[in-house]
Amino acid sequence: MIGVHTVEEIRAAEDALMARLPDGALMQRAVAGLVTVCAGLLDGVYGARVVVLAGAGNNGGDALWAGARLARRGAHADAVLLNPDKAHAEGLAAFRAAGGRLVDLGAAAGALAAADLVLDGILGIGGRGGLRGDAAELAALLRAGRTAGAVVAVDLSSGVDPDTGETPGEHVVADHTVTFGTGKTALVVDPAATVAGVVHHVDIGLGPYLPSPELTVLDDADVATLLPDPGRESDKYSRGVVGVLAGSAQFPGAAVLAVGGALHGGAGMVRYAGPDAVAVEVRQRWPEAIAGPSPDVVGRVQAWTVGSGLGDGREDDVRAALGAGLPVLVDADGLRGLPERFAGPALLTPHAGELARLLGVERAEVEARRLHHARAAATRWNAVVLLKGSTTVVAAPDGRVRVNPTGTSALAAAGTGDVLAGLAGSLLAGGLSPLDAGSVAAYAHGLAGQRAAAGSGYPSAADVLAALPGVLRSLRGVVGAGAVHPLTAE
Ligand SMILES: NC(=O)C1=CN([C@@H]2O[C@H](COP(=O)(O)OP(=O)(O)OC[C@H]3O[C@@H](n4cnc5c(N)ncnc54)[C@H](OP(=O)(O)O)[C@@H]3O)[C@@H](O)[C@H]2O)[C@@H](O)CC1
Ligand SMILES: [K+]
Repeated sequence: MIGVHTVEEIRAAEDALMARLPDGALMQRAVAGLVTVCAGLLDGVYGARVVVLAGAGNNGGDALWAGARLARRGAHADAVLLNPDKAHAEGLAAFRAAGGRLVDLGAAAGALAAADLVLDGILGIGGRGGLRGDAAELAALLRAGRTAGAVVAVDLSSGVDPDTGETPGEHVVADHTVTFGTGKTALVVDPAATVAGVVHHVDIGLGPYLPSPELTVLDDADVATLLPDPGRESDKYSRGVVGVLAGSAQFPGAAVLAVGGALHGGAGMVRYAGPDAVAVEVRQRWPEAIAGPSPDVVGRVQAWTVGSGLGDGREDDVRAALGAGLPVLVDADGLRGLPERFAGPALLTPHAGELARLLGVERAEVEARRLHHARAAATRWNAVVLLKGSTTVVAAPDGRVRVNPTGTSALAAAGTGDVLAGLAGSLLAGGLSPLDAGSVAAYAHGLAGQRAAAGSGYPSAADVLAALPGVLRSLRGVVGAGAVHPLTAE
């Protein structure tokens, strides 16, 4: 699991750790990690052309120290100082002593064009708002591809907002980011995450001084641990029965895909509620599904998945499913029938357009501030909100957030959301909390998208669905291979 911390938490941890270390030791740890990554990216350090962009703070200090170390190993290092009077004194002295040259802003474009590697040390966690003045011009040059070299952001891309993942103005677009101590929201939440490139974490010893993180990124082992354990003694009821209220004459495929997602998610049984004509299609594809015309009569379930491809005119059914006092997943058309606030466990799965409609804001506004709006909706409806799209964010009303790391553009295809809804509903029925169900479903769904894309390039929702059982088997295997976990008892 990767934990993400706020600037305030990082500063407090740095202060506590620095009090126990000699002056400058922490920066040297950061620089050592930074230099290792840079050296690995270069085709030999000796003779490589490195350009350091250094702002006035410690971020610029990191970059100058790294430039100095690379220069000592034979690199041609140039530095552009954004604020020469306030440049990091020790870093600058080390850079010059190592043979590094200062380049004025007028010559910066030429140096960037010839660079093999550009170190972006303009701003780190002390940055607020987009880049201004000369810094903005340099970032624009990089963004326009005016260097052939790899752009390596120090700690984070200069100009992005560390704590929100927003890009309020001009910013650096990096190929790699070398980040120190812990994760930052800007490295995992879009739009900023996209401009981080490949993220390399450098441990500088902050761990013991950091609080438990509110925002996390799960990995395979976390997901394997969270997946419901079918267990030897389980029967179809103990594995959970999920009700699926989805699909319509216009969108029968949504019902087929949601029921498929639910069956693959480990539910012992799926009860489908919908019109006969759709139920026939569902049962042709999934003979094991039970079908009935409405939530009231289809039989007992442990959780409901409501809304995918439902169309209009099913408001009574939506009310019945949402009012049953069971855990619910609400997707797509179901989102138009939300209660004032949820009293029980609820997971909402809007995309940006749907969330924009719910909150009465523009879609672009949601895209620009994904974390903010997901959190706002979670608080407003007292529900976990899984905001789909680039870097899916799962926000709980208690403030916890999980950001999904497995997303892929391969999932941008009609019907993949229906599969996700069925899968997450199935996990709810299996006993997972909405936060766990949403984040585990997003993770497995993303992996299924990647696996399907590896097979067919542009996978359909049916391809993603077909990849799910293999993905879930592999994930369970992650724990099976370990020593101590209940799943290994199977
Ligand atoms: N603490 C430690 O031991 C360690 C810290 N480490 C490193 O330190 C970094 C944090 O350093 P930091 O706190 O000095 O802040 P930093 O990000 O360099 O920027 C501050 C400067 O930027 C300026 N500025 C602000 N916004 C701006 C804008 N939009 N456009 C233009 N300028 C803007 C602001 O000027 P001001 O607005 O105040 O006049 C100020 O001069 C951290 O990310 C990591 O890399 C590591 O070495 C590990 C050990
Ligand atoms: K930076």
